[in-house]
Amino acid sequence: MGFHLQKTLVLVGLMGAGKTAIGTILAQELGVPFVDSDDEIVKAANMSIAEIFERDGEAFFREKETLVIERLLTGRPMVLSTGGGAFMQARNQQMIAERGVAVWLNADLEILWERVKGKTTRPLLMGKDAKQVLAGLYETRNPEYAKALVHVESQRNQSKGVMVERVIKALLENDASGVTKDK
Ligand SMILES: Nc1ncnc2c1ncn2[C@@H]1O[C@H](COP(=O)(O)OP(=O)(O)OP(=O)(O)O)[C@@H](O)[C@H]1O
Ligand SMILES: O=C(O)C1=C[C@@H](O)[C@@H](O)[C@H](O)C1
Ligand SMILES: [Mg+2]
Repeated sequence: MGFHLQKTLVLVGLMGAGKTAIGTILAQELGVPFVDSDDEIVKAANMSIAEIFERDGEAFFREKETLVIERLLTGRPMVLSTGGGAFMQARNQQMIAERGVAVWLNADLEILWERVKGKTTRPLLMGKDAKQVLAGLYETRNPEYAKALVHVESQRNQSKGVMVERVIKALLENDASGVTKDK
């Protein structure tokens, strides 16, 4: 069964929400390319995100992130997974709303923590109080993510495949998503 996308689907949400993991499968199911803005920055800089934060600082990373998202939104429709902080910037939100469709992958704090704890790839969660930091981001960022057009919440013990099916269902149910199923 084929699908048609009018605009790029931009996955937003906190670290561990599944933007990369779900986005990869979603793109395969929809038959469009998948790009992850974090990966694009890493490739261009030839450094890990942790190294970029360490050497050049978060503000530098955010500038690159905006440029990558801007570039990718001008191409043909795809699934674009963003870094967890990308949707916090008004400029990025505006660009995404104008040229793409924002999809918020949400999950409760405990699920997110289970997925990200012990990993060393996310510089914002590298301190001893990582769970408190994540809880703080959960409080401050959720009102911003909630501005996305489409919302899908992860359920505990649900496979990635089922989550992808739920995302597709939510997109098809929302005419403004620009996603349709071929007849
Ligand atoms: N629905 C799901 N069911 C089971 N595991 C999941 C699900 N979604 C994500 N995961 C797992 O959780 C981990 C974190 O997910 P992922 O890296 O996709 O998050 P992210 O939203 O891209 O985070 P970041 O903002 O840091 O890039 C991965 O190991 C992934 O396989
Ligand atoms: O939530 C965030 O601010 C971040 C999430 C990751 O995807 C990376 O973009 C980086 O680690 C920052
Ligand atoms: Mg990711």
